[in-house]
Formats: sequence, structure tokens, C-alpha cells
Amino acid sequence: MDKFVIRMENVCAKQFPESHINFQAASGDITAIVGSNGEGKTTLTRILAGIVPRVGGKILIDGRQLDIHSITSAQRNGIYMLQESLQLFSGKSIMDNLLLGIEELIFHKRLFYPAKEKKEAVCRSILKELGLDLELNQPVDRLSQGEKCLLQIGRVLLCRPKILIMDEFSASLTNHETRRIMNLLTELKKKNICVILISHEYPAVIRHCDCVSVMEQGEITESYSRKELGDEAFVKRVLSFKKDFSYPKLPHKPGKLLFAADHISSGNLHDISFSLQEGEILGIAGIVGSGRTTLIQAISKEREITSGHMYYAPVLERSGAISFLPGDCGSQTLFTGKDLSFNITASNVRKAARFHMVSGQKLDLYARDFMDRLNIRKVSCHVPVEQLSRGELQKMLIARSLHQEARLYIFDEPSSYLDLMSRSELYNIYNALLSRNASIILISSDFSELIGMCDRILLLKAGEQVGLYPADTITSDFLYSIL
Ligand SMILES: Nc1ncnc2c1ncn2[C@@H]1O[C@H](COP(=O)(O)OP(=O)(O)OP(=O)(O)O)[C@@H](O)[C@H]1O
Repeated sequence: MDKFVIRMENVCAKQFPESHINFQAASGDITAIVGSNGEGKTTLTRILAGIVPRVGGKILIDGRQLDIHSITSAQRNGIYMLQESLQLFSGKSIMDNLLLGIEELIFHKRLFYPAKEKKEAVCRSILKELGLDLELNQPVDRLSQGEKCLLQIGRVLLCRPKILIMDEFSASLTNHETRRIMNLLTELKKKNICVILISHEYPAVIRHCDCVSVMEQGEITESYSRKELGDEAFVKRVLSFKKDFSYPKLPHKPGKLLFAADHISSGNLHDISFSLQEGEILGIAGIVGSGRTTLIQAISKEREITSGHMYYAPVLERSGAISFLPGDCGSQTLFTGKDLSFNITASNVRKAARFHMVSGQKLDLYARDFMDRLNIRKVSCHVPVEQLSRGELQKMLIARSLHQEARLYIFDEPSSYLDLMSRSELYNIYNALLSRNASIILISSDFSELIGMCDRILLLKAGEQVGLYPADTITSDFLYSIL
């Protein structure tokens, strides 16, 4: 593919009517777009991919104006976008997931379907390129998150993209999986593909990206190129966005026993034993199929155990004493069509009730308070949830969980999609919860987060408990080696 530069000139987005986007990315480079939650990163890339309309401005490749008004028109110009959540055809095979819907494009099908052997050969070759050693007829459901992400990239590669946009693909991947995908993207540079990446993962940006653009309030405010600045100055610039990020874990003394699992089994989970004290954070590390979800369903009494015993302290018996924050922005638990205030306070409406009357004003005040604490920058708490960015949605769900005033919080990948400042704020909230004798069970694919914030870490692999370690005695590398 020939070298090219794609430019957005004075493009305006509906959400930021006062701002103009001026952005450019070159073929053979990985360009990262960084910035806090809600600054317009996703909006920019969605305009480029024809998912949302632009208001004014131009999109050009090497000076030639592109007519992008829909996903199809963007794809016709070679622009493909992988959105935040992984979207595969569940229950279908790897081959189906690679080819469904794009066979015509790949095989230039006219009258006849391509021979099965031809399709298999194409799929095998792309799997090889992706570094995946998988059977073509295997269903995708049991693949790891990293493999699923690679497969989606493979599907796009079959369409021979000029520009590949990836929006926060690493949110629920382990650092190891993220590294694997970044290595693949680095290989794509040799084919002159232009990769545009939205990421809050600064280590990946520092290691692999050639250019970085900073987005604030719907505008690109700064852009840096590794080639122009040199390696050292480039790294320094990127690190300056990271500021003083560290895990603000405060020392605290665990209190009474709050919960214990004694040799429990359920579904694919076998013989798990651990305890949790008041004021403690227990981390759970494990990859897909490790039994993490089954375990939290059992603890939150959504699933029966088949053997063993679970102890709940009396304080956990009251309704609302256990709060569960589901992973992947809890898309199942959103009250769509309702506003932020409703969605935040739905977990504890009684808090604003007096003589069986609920005060809407009071609910709004609670919602506003959480919006300030979690930096959800919206003028009103009556904004519909559909109008939130991914990070803002995650903060809203965290706020809902906190509003429940539970004693045991089960957080599944809570920091996914959060910018660094919001992560720091979340960790301070953990400290505040612990000081009030609440406890946390934290599930995370980010091993450094587990080590940085937890007291102990339970390791699960294929439904078995493979270890329970004090967090300050282990390293991320040790966790990778075991899991
Ligand atoms: N459908 C919509 N209607 C109106 N406003 C929206 C809509 N979708 C998003 N917004 C707002 O537009 C702004 C930019 O959102 P966008 O998703 O582009 O941010 P982002 O930088 O990608 O954030 P994040 O890091 O949280 O994913 C946010 O303030 C968001 O609340």
C-alpha cells in the first residue's frame, strides 16, 4: 500500500458545537489519541468511521476529500473501526466469525459461493498472521478476551483496511494480552496500515506509538511525534500526562470476619476456600474460564453452591448489604431512557424517603454529589444515560454501587475505561470505604492494580484455586507465570 496521510480539517461534532477538530495520522504509524473521560475521543473516531455525522469540516486523504456519511462509505474508503466492547457472533465458529458478512468483499463472489477449501485456506493464513493456533470449527465463546480481540482484528484485516481504528480495546485485557495485540499492530505498520488508537494505557502508548494527540473539550490541543521529538523527549511528554499516578493504598487494620468460603464448589468451580475481614480488599486474579464469574455469583447468592459452606457475618444479612458492580459497563443493568440521577440513586431510593415519601430533590442532590466526587462533568443530573461516554457510564455505575451503602462491595473490572485521574479518585474511595469497615472483593485483569490496592490475592485457574497470597509478596510477572 502506498504511503498516505489522513486529515480532519475543522470538523465539528454535535456534542462540542464551539470546537473544531484538526487531526492527522499517517500510514505506517500508530497514532494514539489520549485525554480524560468525556473529552471527545470516541466522537472523533466515530466521525472518521462514519458512525456519527460530522457537522462541517472536511476529511481528506493526501488532499483528496472523502465523502464519509455512513459506515459503508467509510469502509469503502478503507476506514474500519473496532469499538470498545468485543463483538463476536456467539455460538458460531472461528471461521464464521472471520468471514460472515464479508465473503463477497474478500472473494469477489459473483454467482458461486467460494469453495470450502479456499475459505479455510484464507482463514488459516490470517490466523497464522495473528499468531493464533486455533481450530477453525471451534466456537468462539471459550476464547480468552485477548484471542477474541485478535480475531476481530483478523476479520478487519481480511477487508484490507487502509486505516484501522481501535477504541480502548485493552479495557478488559491483561497487560500481557495488551502487549500481544500491540505487537501485532506494530507488525501492521510494515503493511503501511494507519492505526489510530484510543487508550488510557500509557505504558502501551510509550512503547508502541509513533504519534500522540491530546484531546480536550472536543479539540486536539497538542500532537507529538516520536520521529520529530526523538525517543527520550517523546517519552517524557507522554509521561507528563501520566503525572504522579501511583496506588494510594493506606495502611489499615482489618477488623472482624465478614465472609468465609469453606471448600465451596459450584458449576466449574471446585474446592475454593478463603475468608474476608472487615476493612480488607481481596483481589481475584484469573482469566476467562477461571471461574471468577461463578465465584462472585455464588458470593452474591445468585447461584447455589453444590458443596462446602459459606459464612456471612450478620451485618451482611440486611438487604442491600452486598453491592455488585458488573463488568463491561454493566450494559444489562442500565435503566435506559432514564437520566443520570435515576440511574445513580436507584440502588437506594429509601435514603431519600421520609414517611414513605421519596424526595426527588434529595435524590438529585445525592446524584450531584457523586457526579462531583467522580468527576462526571455534566451540567445537569437529568442528562439521559444514552448521552454518556464509556468512562462516564462506568463512573455512573460505580456511583450507583456506592450509593447503596453496602458492607461488602464486589467490583468486577471497575477501573476499565477510566482515565488516570478518575482511577486515582476511585482508589481514594476504596480507602474511604475501608476506613468505614466496609470490605471489597476486586476482580481485575490489571495485575499491577491488584498488587497496588489489595491486601491478598486469590488466584483462580480453570475453576481451581491455585493460590492465595498477600499482595505485597508477589509481582505481576509471578501472576502471569501462574495464570
Ligand atoms: N449520543 C450523545 N448525545 C449527546 N452527547 C453525547 C452522546 N454521546 C456522548 N456524548 C457526550 O459527548 C462527550 C464526548 O464523548 P466521547 O464518548 O467522545 O468521550 P471520550 O473522550 O471517548 O470519553 P471516554 O474516555 O469516557 O470514553 C461526552 O461529554 C459525552 O457525555
